[in-house]
Amino acid sequence: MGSLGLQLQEVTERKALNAERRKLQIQLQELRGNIRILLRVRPLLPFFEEVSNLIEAVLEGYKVCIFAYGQTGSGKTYTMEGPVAAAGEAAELEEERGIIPRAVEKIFEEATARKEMGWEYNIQVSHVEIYNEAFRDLLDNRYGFDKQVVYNLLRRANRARATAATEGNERSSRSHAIFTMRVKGTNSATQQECEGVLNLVDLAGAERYSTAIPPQAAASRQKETQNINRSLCCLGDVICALAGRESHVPYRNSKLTHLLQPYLGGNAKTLMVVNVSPTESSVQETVRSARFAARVSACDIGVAQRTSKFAGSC
Ligand SMILES: Nc1ncnc2c1ncn2[C@@H]1O[C@H](COP(=O)(O)OP(=O)(O)OP(=O)(O)O)[C@@H](O)[C@H]1O
Repeated sequence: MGSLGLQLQEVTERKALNAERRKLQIQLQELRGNIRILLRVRPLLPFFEEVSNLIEAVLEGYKVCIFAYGQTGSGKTYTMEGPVAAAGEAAELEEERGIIPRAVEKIFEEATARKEMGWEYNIQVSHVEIYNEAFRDLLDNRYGFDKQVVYNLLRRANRARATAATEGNERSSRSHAIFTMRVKGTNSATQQECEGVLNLVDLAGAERYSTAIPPQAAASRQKETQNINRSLCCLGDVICALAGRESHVPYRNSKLTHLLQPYLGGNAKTLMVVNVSPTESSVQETVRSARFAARVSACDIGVAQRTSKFAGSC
């Protein structure tokens, strides 16, 4: 047989093999039936465990500050709050809840558990945003709080927050939002008192100026963007000054750093969650965020002290 004949035979055999494979695949599918189930187990995420330990520290009288940092659309609000639930979706989204609702739950759980040891806690909540360098209260009351009330207040605060569509996020937060829980504990049996504070900060996302904004909105959006970028820059300057152990730390250069002064300069436990976007076009911003994170992690701000009236564990 010539080489042409051999090639023809190979092609015929390959075709027959493919036809046989396809026939077996069809038989296998028929054996499996028309409804098939794929079980997908997500990897175990230790994320909230880290946060959980910090939240316990609040009840022991420590100041704790957790930031979400990253470019616009990278998932900061998702990290802090979780997905926005449509009506009837709450149960399905339970697993996806963000740090704020989980933290609220954890604080109330721990406070209840510590009752056995004689502890009573008074919990105060505030939620403010810094929009264009001005404070705005996202809650308009200060009632005595239980968990349900806090959840409702959070929902209301989220709706009140300044948002706009950006190139990276159709519902972009245009402000820094700071959710604070002040937890004051008294133990009548041991005469101990302690006061812890938890700050959960959803920073506005750094963004480059966009030409895609309609002209009527351009001026106000540019002002927002300038204020966001400037205040994030001030946060960077404060971190730099702390890292370099400089004698002057420029806390007063922005409302954000001024407000967070007690939580940045030592005496507090701080966690920064750096969010990055999965898109290739975001690489530059991702590198910038990673550099910022490296600068923050290089800061040695000393050992946090708890606020407690008497020595001994709260
Ligand atoms: N882990 C995630 N899983 C699924 N969707 C996510 C996740 N993180 C973010 N998203 C989605 O990506 C979009 C942008 O997220 P998000 O609003 O949290 O970004 P952001 O960093 O807060 O942005 P901005 O600074 O503009 O406010 C949203 O639609 C959000 O639901």
